[in-house]
Amino acid sequence: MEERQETVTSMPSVLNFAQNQDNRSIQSPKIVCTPPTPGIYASFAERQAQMPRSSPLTIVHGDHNMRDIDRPPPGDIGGRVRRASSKPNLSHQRSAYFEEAFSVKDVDPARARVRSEAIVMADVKTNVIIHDEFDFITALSYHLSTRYQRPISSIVVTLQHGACMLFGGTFDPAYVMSIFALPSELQPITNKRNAALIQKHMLEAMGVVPSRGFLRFIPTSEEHTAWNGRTLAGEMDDLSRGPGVSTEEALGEGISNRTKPKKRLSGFGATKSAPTTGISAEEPTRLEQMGASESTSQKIIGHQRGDRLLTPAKAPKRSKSFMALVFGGR
Ligand SMILES: O=C(O)c1cc2cc(O)c(O)cc2[nH]1
Repeated sequence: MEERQETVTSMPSVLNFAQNQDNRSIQSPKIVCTPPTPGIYASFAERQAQMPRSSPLTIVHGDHNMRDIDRPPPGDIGGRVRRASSKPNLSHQRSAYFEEAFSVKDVDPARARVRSEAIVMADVKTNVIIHDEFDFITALSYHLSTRYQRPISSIVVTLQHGACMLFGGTFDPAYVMSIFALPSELQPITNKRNAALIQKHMLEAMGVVPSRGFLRFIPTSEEHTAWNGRTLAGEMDDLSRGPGVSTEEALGEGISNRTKPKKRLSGFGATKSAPTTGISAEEPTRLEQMGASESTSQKIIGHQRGDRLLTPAKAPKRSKSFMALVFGGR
């Protein structure tokens, strides 16, 4: 089957919107996509995408009428009908109540700290080609670190760009983002605020309007997230048990670097992980090899080498290097 490659470099409708309130320039989105080839191999989604738009649109699946679409698809500007509510404040009151009722308040400061440093992960997929992917991913990491009030070493961002994406029936620039975090971080009111702020960030970073972005906030409990061979729940249990007894030891499955009295060493590059991965903590990262800006590469390499907190106010004092300790260097 012949593949048609089409590069869309300007999207007037998008670029009109890609203007920041303070008139800062916004990267013009570039998308590369293979539009559906009309013909017998077209999938259901492809055929659906080619259907002429009339309102209301009736989707016929097999012999059955599935449903009428009585509102515009994501990205359609205008025509969005808001339903008047007879009790405007009820849902707000209800979510505020649930947010309060189910918020996790740790009285134990050690547990509170673990929680405040739990990983927040964002998976981004977009049909836009992002040329400065390091800048983009770094900026998004810092944005999320502010939004979720945790060190940059607790943020994970993955980026898949130049993806073929049909978003609301068009191939115009768009993105989807899934954010995984503890349920306490993803309460309704927090999500409302973060949705607006994260989508504003995405508009500034890649020029895609909020109506062409879809966010999913995915609460992931302590039991369902793990790092370095241990769930967050496991780490919390270890804290409750006190120093010296880790989950693996309690289960009789000691991991070699876990046999000593436990001191919390969270952070992806923490030296505890070196024996398991077999990667030297002093090896240059890809960022260094790619010649990323010094500030960025230092920040990221800093935490690869075991510095947990990168925010200047919290950055721990660097300890003497191994070489300095062995050879008495200053
Ligand atoms: O064992 C730890 O230090 C540990 C496990 C774990 C799991 C998790 O999902 C986190 O976000 C942090 C974390 N630390």
